[in-house]
Amino acid sequence: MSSQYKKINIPERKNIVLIAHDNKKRELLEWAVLHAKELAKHNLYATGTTGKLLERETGLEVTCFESGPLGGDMQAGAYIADGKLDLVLFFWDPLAAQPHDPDVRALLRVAVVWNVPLACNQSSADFLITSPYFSGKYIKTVTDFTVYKNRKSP
Ligand SMILES: O=C(CO)COP(=O)(O)O
Repeated sequence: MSSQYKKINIPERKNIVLIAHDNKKRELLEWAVLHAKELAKHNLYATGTTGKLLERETGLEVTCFESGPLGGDMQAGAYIADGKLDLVLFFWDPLAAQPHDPDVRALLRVAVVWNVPLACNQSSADFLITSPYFSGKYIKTVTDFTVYKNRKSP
């Protein structure tokens, strides 16, 4: 691959954020309970309410951001921009309007910018968690934004 890209080493123990909108929380919680043993091998983050429920139902330790509508999605997005999150599990609700829809879209967008694995529903989460990369090392390719950052501004 050309020098427009660079490699980032993702370690075995990953920083994972879990988020679910209200109508999807039960689905994410049941999924997390089922996969608690695997999730325990990683550092877990979550938006406020999702995180509290995850801790209660799985017994796993979770670092909680603010609740989503209060800025939690943006905090997760900032972590991604800083290279502090390796994987996003975000069960968002396609059938309910969210007051913080711009934040949700920003989070999804920045995850794509940094080529962060992103599961937005349970079957995608199943595919990710059963991948050898989930608990193994992975070398990620991201766009090298040096050219963009050094561009001449008009
Ligand atoms: O709204 C959310 C994500 O957009 C989730 O936030 P909570 O986990 O605080 O409910």
